[in-house]
Amino acid sequence: MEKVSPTFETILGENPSATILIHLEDIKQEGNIVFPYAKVASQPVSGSALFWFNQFSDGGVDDVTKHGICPLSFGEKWVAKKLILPKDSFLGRHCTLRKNERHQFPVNGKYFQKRPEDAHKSVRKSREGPTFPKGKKYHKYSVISLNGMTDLVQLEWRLYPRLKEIYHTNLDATRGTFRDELETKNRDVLMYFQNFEESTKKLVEKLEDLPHNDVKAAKKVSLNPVAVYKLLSRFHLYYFPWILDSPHVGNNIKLQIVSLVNRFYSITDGPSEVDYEDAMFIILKIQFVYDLDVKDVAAGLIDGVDSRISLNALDCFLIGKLGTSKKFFTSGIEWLEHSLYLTENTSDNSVRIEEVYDELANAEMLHDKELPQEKFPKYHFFHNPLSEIRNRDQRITGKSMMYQELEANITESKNYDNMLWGVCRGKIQQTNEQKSKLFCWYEKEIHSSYKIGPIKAEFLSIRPYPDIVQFYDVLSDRAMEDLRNYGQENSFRIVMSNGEFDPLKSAIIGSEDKKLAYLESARTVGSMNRLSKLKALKPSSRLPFYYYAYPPGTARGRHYDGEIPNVDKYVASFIFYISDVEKGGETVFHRIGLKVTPRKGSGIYFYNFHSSGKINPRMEHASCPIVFGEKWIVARDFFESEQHHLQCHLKPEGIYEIIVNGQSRSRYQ
Ligand SMILES: O=C(O)CCC(=O)C(=O)O
Ligand SMILES: [Fe+2]
Repeated sequence: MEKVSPTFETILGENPSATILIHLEDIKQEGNIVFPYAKVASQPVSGSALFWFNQFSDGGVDDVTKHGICPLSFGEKWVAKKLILPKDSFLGRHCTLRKNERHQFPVNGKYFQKRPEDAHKSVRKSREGPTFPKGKKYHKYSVISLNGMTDLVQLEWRLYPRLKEIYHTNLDATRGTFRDELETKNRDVLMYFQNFEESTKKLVEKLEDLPHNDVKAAKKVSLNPVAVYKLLSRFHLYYFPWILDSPHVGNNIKLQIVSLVNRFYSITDGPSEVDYEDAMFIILKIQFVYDLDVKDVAAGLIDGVDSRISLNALDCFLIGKLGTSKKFFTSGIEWLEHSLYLTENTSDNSVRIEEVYDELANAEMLHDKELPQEKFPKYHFFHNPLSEIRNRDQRITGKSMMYQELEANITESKNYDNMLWGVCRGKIQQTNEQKSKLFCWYEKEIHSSYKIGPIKAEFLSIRPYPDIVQFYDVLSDRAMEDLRNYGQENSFRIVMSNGEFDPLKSAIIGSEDKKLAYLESARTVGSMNRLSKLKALKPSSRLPFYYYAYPPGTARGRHYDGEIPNVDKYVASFIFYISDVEKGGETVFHRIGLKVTPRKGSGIYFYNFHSSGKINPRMEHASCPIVFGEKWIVARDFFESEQHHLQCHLKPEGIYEIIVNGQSRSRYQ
């Protein structure tokens, strides 16, 4: 008999609802029927039968039913098979099933309860519901929408006390074994309460009196990446299964919960599966980029700031599993190991130990299989196959390697991502000598519409000529509020991703200012022009004015503002910070070791090119991930082709220099 690779059951091109297979022969060792996705095999025992459903309740094919037969070295194997087609409609329970639900087997007439701790597995990837929106729209409760998480926090604050009331009222009205049964059926509701309370008690004053009408309080929670992850995980682990598994016949608590939730919330508003993954990846990304100990992050300490929420073994397990599934082995395995640590050494039993062991073993195997042959594989990988080194201390992650390599020769290093993270982490800085040359002054020749009088300016880098300046307090609070409101009303999602899971090349959101726009911008641009002391630097009418809002965990990868292929060049850039950031989110010019703290009301200005048209490599920049809080910027670039007047003052290889009160500083130094 030929070896058969696993396939789905089909008959005349149709996919049967269920299969009954009877073994007509005893065969030892060989000829097993194997379901590799379900990880089960059945040995042919004469007279025994197998029964399985091939489809979900909505007719979709269940991947887990792919199967095949192991080859026989000699002899024959006989089976009898009955395929049940959808038209046979033998499924009496059909009317009680929701879309995409897996059929269950009754045992002696009873259906098994799902283990609450397995709830994380019950929401399938292809479940009905929102898919991750691409392009210009995002759904209401997207993890990187501007207000989505704040709204979701408020929604949960409204739901929680009502859910508690439903639970206790129903339980108090029930007696004896009925009460026990009700309690057992709703263990997950109790776990939900515990999860919510644990992750909320330190964020609000009183759990009994949640400030659900206080947008500011909810916003604060939504700017905490751990709170956001926990919030999304509760929707994923509890609310979604409750809604999708409905109706809960005979279970008054769930019936009332689902009816209440459906009144306030529609599952199509998100958060989607991708949002949930984003929320996990955000934590992993912050931990990786800032080189934090998983143990600290899980205990609620993020780069010296208290997140006020701890992560349990299941959280660490899921974050680690996501990381390794995206081939981010170094951090992923760290998270899995911490999950194992919690499971083994504490009373935390939120995930089963065998499951963690399995996942770790899988991840290590996959790592070794995928490990590139290069001498210094990228930061996703350890340097050596893990099967060779069991001792964690000897694994040497990309992180530790990076400092060895960079310390060897910072200026010559071509590993710019490493350099960038080194600057975000504060491990790489300008030298003391470079810093000692920096200075600040008051720009006097300014007649900005926003501010009259001298403006404080500071060079952030002088090497050998001044190339980045920060102007302080150039926008009034009122102007910034208007800009933020405008950005907010007109925002859409921009995903800046190259499809890889590079931690610094992923999403931010933003908006493009088109019209109003220009009025607001014109004044700001006017102020930029004066500030740059090139009074005639012309803002382009062809270019929009960009707003970017970065929620926690988002970042911007390395780039030059410079070129739009075949069109033009942005000779200079102005970035205004229109919010402070609680933690993280600095603008980094990694090649010169510079990290700029976003200060509300200030702006930075720099030229991207030399006058010869060559890009100035020192001006490559990025944004570190936001850790806590939110970062808002308004950016504006200037087209080179519209600045003819500049050309005649410059030699072909000249530099565009930022001058101080009308005078060149490099000439006088
Ligand atoms: O957000 C930042 O700090 C940098 C933004 C930036 O580089 C840009 O808008 O081009
Ligand atoms: Fe930029």
